[in-house]
Amino acid sequence: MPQGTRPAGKPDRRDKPSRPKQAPRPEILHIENLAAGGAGVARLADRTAVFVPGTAPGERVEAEVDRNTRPARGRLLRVIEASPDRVEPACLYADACGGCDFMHLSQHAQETAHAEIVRSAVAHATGETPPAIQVHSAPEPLGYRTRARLYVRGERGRVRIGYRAPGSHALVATPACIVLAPSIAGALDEIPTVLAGSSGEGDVQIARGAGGRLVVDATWRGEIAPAAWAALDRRVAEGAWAGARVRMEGAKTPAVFGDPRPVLEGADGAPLVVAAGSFAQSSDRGATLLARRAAELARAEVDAPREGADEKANGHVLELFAGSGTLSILLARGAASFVAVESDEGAARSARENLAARDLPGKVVVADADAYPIPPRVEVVVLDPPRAGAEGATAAIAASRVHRVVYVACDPATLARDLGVLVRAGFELTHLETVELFPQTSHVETVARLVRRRGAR
Ligand SMILES: C[S@@+](CC[C@H](N)C(=O)[O-])C[C@H]1O[C@@H](n2cnc3c(N)ncnc32)[C@H](O)[C@@H]1O
Repeated sequence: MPQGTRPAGKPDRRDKPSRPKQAPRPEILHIENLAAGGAGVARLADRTAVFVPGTAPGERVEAEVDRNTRPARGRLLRVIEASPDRVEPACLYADACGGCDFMHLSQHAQETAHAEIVRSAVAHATGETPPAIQVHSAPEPLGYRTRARLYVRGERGRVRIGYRAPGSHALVATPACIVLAPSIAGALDEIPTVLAGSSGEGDVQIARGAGGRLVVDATWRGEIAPAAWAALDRRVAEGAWAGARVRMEGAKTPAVFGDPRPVLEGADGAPLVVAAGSFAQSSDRGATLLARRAAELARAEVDAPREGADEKANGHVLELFAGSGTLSILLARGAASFVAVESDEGAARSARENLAARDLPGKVVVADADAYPIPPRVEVVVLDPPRAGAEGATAAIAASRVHRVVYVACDPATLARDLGVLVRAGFELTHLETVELFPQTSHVETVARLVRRRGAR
């Protein structure tokens, strides 16, 4: 058929008149629940769902509703009837910054909302009622972040630091941030001082490195002033910072000062080295809790672990998406054999270093975990994929003879999708736990344990 023609009578989407834009207008809404992503959900008279950030279930609010977006969005104008779960945000910058989108909720309400988001996603995707969710509270609800990504801008010689405003590139300058651990919070003062005179913008990751001192990993678009390079060098040479790495836009290799690798406190209490620029959990104590739960659930006996039981009885363990080994250092300890798979070479190198520092046996393979063939002797797979989930790995597990799976996830939607595949392949979801790794935010970490049903392979 020649381009541009179509069979007579068949409607062409281009013929459809586009719906006229409606000006946003105020509406009184009743918030029913909190959606993944943190916004409260209300329904308009015609049942259209509206997502209103900054609200709580049960509240009556006035919001400016924009029906032109999909889904419709509401901007909170005022709370008419507040939920008893509403609290005064502990941070002055909470509204403008948006990074802590659950700070208006009590800790209990945050935990309940997280668990409900996970429960409903998993129930929907698996078609089954999930087991009761065990909630692990945050070890520290504030001051917990031992690693953070900040946004820095230099204009007319003045350098400001903070976070990106929600859904935009605008800088929300935050001279203080109460979710940062005291050990890294000083970076909010120090980085603008060091970079003074620079122009442009950068994403800057901060963490603790060797000796508990600050490490800074920056990507910069623009110019860094000569005095700023000298100040960076001096900070590291004088030992105030353990290291820094700066990647200028377009440069092939970064400038490196000292040792820019973050050094976290591992789940066994010993230092855990992370490759600069590689994934690291946001809080040491949260990561410890997570690693302990994952290792506990990976054991053959979970509900009735015997005192002094043979750890090697945990069998042959495969860990996928292993990063620098946050979980590996506990998983390898209890395994007859241990293989970890990670695609980031730097992270894999750190994972090897972390295992070797503990005299733990195990192999770390640099490979795509979503295409990794599961060796036939593997009995347990532990996976902790990025937000996109693990479609390939899930399909491989479903087709394997693996007995049990521990799935660690930071995205309830992709977790639920993958659990649905495993349940349909004959696995039973025996444990579902939320770990409060990101208190004050709508983000939640989940750990799920699945066991292959008898006779399902
Ligand atoms: C959520 S992190 C978890 C890392 C580790 N469990 C931890 O707690 O530090 C996911 C990891 O998967 C790695 N990754 C992403 N895609 C991958 C792939 N296709 N194959 C293997 N690893 C991958 C990332 O580099 C990252 O280290």
